[in-house]
Amino acid sequence: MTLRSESPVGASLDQRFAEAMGAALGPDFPESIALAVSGGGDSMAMLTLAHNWTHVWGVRLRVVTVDHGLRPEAAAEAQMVAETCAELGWEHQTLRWHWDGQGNLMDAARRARLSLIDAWRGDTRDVLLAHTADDVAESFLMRLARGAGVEGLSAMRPVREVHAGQGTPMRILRPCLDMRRAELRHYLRVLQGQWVDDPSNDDEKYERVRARRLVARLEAEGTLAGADLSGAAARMARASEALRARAAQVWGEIAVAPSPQRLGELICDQSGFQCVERDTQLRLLSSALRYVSGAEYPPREAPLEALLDRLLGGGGGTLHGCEARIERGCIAIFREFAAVQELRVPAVAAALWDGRWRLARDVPEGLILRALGEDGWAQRDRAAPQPVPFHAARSAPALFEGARLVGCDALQPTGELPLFDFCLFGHGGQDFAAFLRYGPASG
Ligand SMILES: Nc1ncnc2c1ncn2[C@@H]1O[C@H](COP(=O)(O)OP(=O)(O)OP(=O)(O)O)[C@@H](O)[C@H]1O
Repeated sequence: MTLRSESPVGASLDQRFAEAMGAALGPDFPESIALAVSGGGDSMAMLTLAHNWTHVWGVRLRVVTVDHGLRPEAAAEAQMVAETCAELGWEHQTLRWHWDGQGNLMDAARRARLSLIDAWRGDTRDVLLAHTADDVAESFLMRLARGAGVEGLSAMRPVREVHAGQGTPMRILRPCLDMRRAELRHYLRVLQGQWVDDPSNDDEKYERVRARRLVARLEAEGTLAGADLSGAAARMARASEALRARAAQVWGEIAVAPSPQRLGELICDQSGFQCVERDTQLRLLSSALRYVSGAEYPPREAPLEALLDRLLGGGGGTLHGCEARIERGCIAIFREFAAVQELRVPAVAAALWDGRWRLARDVPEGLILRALGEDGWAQRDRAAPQPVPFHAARSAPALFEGARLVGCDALQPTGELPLFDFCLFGHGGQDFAAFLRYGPASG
């Protein structure tokens, strides 16, 4: 069954959707793509658009709904999506999540959604989300209110690769990014499609809802067109990309190659860094902090500027779970001890510590993985040369049997087999070019 709309709006949305998919996928269409559909208007419209599009391209749709277990109606909404999929002839799966009460609920729900979908998708690489131009405009206003810079104000990207697990990376596609929410609702109405309005979309306790109302008011007054904000965000994304390219070039010139004992840190030439224009310095510092901490988001602008000023003045400081300081003519950025001090992981095969260090060797049972710390440092072989200074070594991963230090790469002589691999699942590749490729916060 193909759902047809004679409405000019609907027709042009089908065309825009096909163009967005063509641009994202290139010439090689996959056998299947996944769609994250909540049952809300945006994602139900995306489902309909994708359904119509597959009739031309023969791609199989796999639809997933996450029931966060937060609202009693969520099960019925997932059922509505399942029924629509059954009518259209597509596979549908509901995944369930239970909040452990940790962290910010909205943020935890979004992260959980992505990791559940990643675990569910199997060999399907591409996952479609129904973010719209309105979402971009709202995010722009919210970030502006927080004093974000070029990176933070950048629009979400239509294609983003996510290294969330150990399998093939998932690709998030956002084919509705240039569509307005009202257009999508109109499209569904014309086609008599179903959707449910989540009551939290009207709850002003959420910043996004307040931003949405503000955009609507400014649009109604004629002060602003919502598209202007998403256009500005798109221009910021282009500026950010130019800055990234410049930062990558500069990094290639000033980076100091890491010794095997200092993997996971970033070190560059201080005088080379000082000669670079400030925007590039900020971009380099921001990307470096994300690389070293593994943080999903870049640091905020104001503390970033303050840290840069301290570094340029010859001092250092901590930010975003990292410490930056001057070391013999270099700037070193390494993990802040306080950020990893409490992390303890049983040293089983391939155990992951701090989301980035993976145990690379088989070790006897009963050992614990944790930061070297002051007590571990005190157990080093004092006669051996110390390749890593104490301030950086103490946050490095180490193996302990009770209180006894068993091994730590930061204390190993060069040439010895490392105990740990440095991996950046989640947030980029393993080389400096990849860390510079980190996208904007919204990406
Ligand atoms: N519970 C969910 N299950 C599956 N996918 C979801 C879920 N919640 C959100 N998504 C996906 O993530 C996108 C962005 O999420 P967001 O919460 O911003 O949605 P929204 O603006 O309310 O959109 P919608 O109207 O489709 O719910 C959605 O459009 C949808 O593709």
